Amino acid sequence: MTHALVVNTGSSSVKLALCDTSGRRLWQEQRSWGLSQADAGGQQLAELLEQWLSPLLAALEPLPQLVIHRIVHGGAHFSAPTLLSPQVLAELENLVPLAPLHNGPALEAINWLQGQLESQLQGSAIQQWACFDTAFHASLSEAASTYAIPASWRQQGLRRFGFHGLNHQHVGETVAARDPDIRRLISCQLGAGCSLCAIEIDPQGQPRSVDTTMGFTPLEGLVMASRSGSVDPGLLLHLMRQGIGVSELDTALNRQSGLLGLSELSGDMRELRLQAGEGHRGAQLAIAVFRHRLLQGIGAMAASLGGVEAIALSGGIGEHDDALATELEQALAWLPGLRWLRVAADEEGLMVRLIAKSCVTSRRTGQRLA
Ligand SMILES: Nc1ncnc2c1ncn2[C@@H]1O[C@H](COP(=O)(O)OP(=O)(O)O)[C@@H](O)[C@H]1O
Ligand SMILES: CC(=O)OP(=O)(O)O
Ligand SMILES: [Mg+2]
Repeated sequence: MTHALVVNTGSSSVKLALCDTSGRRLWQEQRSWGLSQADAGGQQLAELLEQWLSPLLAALEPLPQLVIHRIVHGGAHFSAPTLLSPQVLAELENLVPLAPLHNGPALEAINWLQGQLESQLQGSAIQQWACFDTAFHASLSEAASTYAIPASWRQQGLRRFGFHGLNHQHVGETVAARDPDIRRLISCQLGAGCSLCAIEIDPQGQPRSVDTTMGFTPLEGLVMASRSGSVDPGLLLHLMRQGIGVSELDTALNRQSGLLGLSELSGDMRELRLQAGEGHRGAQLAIAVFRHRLLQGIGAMAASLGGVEAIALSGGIGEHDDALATELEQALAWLPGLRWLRVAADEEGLMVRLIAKSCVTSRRTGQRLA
């Protein structure tokens, strides 16, 4: 493997990077889409890929034969980087309803790229790989991954998976390299989707997920751009008794809630900060609920770790919202000796390193890679 095209299809942005085997970026670009485009008429992914990626690919010399995709939900089967085959793609198709803002668009990008690259690289083998957001959380204990629901449901595989694992792992590795004394870390991934991860770092600097706020789907936990985060299941029962349909419920909780639903204005924290400053009640409420839930979650993660030495902020809000960082530091001043760090999200770099490691392992076991 010399270099790889990395595709990160998030709920509000698509990030592309051309990386070498160490994960170093040779080139990168990103575009907003989906949720963030909802007010502007909702650009479809197919249209974005056609307008943006087609000319980019045409200009790349040589064209990469290795493409790595971030897949948010790997379900119970996929906990290691996986070469995409028709059989794997069929299995991933079944997971689309469990991550409706992510898995479907990622599969669309995979199919689109397969077609494009095959026509441009006639006869050459193209490999597309998937790395999973769920994989890092495979280390969750039984207590942390189990819902208190009937045995027959648990036997069907209804459990907590956790997401954003690629970035939480990257944050854990980065913090371990920066400060080898940190053993207990809370990683705050605050972008369009938001989640926390309680991370233990071993003496060799390896991070391990101990707890996390997302669960069976990326809807549980914190308030997000357009996702509700956790709500009382009794509230959903109440709505169902009133006759709400599945797809209406899905749309409301995934696309019309969170910062957007609270503010009735926007799911973008930049806009909300601006409008809250001008006295917009909805924007003020959205920020207050977001912050309240975040503090609650940080408390829960600290309890799962039995103490915490550092909190790392990552993702668009985590990296750039200075007001939030200040508010959190003030609100958690009672936690002694806490270190605050900001870590730039880098799912793409981590994915390349994971695949490079897989290449070495596969060569040992006789499999050939690009
Ligand atoms: N300067 C900023 N202040 C506050 N929020 C910001 C700032 N810059 C970006 N954001 C927030 O980050 C969000 C996007 O985060 P990002 O991590 O890039 O998204 P994704 O989850 O799609 O990867 C935006 O919706 C916006 O709310
Ligand atoms: C899992 C998830 O919510 O991802 P993103 O923040 O990229 O939407
Ligand atoms: Mg992201």
